[in-house]
Amino acid sequence: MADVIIKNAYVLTMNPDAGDLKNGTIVIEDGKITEIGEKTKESAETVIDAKGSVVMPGLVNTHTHAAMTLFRGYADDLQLADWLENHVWPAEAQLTAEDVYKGSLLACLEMIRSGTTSFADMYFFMDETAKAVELSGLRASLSHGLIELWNKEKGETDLKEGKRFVRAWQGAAGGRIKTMYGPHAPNTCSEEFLAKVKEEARKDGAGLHIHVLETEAELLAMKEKYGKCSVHMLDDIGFFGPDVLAAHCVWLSDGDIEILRKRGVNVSHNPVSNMKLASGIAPVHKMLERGVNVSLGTDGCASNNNLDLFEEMKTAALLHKVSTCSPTALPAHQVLKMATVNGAKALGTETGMLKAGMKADIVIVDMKKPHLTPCFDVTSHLVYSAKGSDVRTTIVDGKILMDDYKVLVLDEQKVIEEAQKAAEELVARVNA
Ligand SMILES: CSC[C@H]1O[C@@H](n2cnc3c(O)ncnc32)[C@H](O)[C@@H]1O
Ligand SMILES: [Zn+2]
Repeated sequence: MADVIIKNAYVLTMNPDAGDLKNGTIVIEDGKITEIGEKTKESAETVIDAKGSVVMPGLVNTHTHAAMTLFRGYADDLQLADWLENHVWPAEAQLTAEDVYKGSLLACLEMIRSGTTSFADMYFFMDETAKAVELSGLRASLSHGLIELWNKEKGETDLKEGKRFVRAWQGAAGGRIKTMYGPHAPNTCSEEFLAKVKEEARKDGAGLHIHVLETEAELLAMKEKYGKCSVHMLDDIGFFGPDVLAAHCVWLSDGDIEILRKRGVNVSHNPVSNMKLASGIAPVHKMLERGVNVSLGTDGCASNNNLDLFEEMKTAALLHKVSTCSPTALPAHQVLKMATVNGAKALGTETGMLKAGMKADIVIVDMKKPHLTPCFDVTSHLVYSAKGSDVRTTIVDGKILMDDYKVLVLDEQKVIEEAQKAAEELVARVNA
């Protein structure tokens, strides 16, 4: 007998060989999809009737700082440098491990509720984020953030902790947790340090997660310091490869795009954060046209201010239409692919597509809603009309984390109350 069967579903497989199923069934056994089609096995321990819903791959958030949920709305309407140096970093200096645990749990809850099944994270006290991921049942690629800030000793200490974290958590939570190295950015870490981090990552077989060319200020600072931009500097030290996840990539030249393509770098596009911090518009249509793997991320909740990838998909689609004055830029299917297939490729997980043999990371979206009626085109609705709150069921590794809007893995009220209290106490410490 199967573990879970989802039946009577409109299935958006994201598998180009299969297409959508109008009345599909998905069979899940041992965390994997074992059968998918119009006619399959009928009996399972749990049978989910998905009539009136769309079943799709879980969304993949390829750039966030989960515990920053505690800073939601903390410092709005500022540019990146001012926001980081004068507001966020002073506040983060007061963070405790317990804060990060509570903020990360809140993030996991928000992601489960809005259909995100895996995410890539870079932050501090990462054991706590890993514990939250383990408890919540989500899948994640986690990295301890390394900020050298022209202080070699700090760089060494951060790198040591980064290595300890990589080794301690790689493959934990039944394989749901992967680890990466997280050098913050080319303008906060020196060339020598970045080369060293790359070397350590290579030794450990771990990936690298880094912010790249988020602002024009970074581009100008790099040109002044190195006589070249971040992408050229990173390429010259042999940093790039398919194991690299580069967040933002806003201020790219055509030559930079060619480097990213040639090296197989994975890009995380964060349109809401880039718009809110007024960083600029990433050349996403050009990157996609040239074959760069572009996925979607929210960034942290202090620059977004939520983790809703449905909102991110709509924003991406609209931003690139208006910025190119072309309504055909980033059509709905392409954006959905960024949030699923491309995200899974970036994190190296066997997810992002509903296909036999893939891990069962699946979400069910309730379509019986006023704002989703009528429905002529499911893909259009998921990108332009749906919200994270329309997700009714979330499944990761075959385990049901939320069943018909009820979160099964976390005490929702407790998570919210504890995060609220932690955030209030944290801000009181910052202001003391
Ligand atoms: C080294 S841990 C992560 C570090 O990054 C900060 N951060 C959050 N959002 C951004 C962003 O958009 N650009 C650069 N840095 C960002 C976060 O607050 C942590 O300090
Ligand atoms: Zn970030």
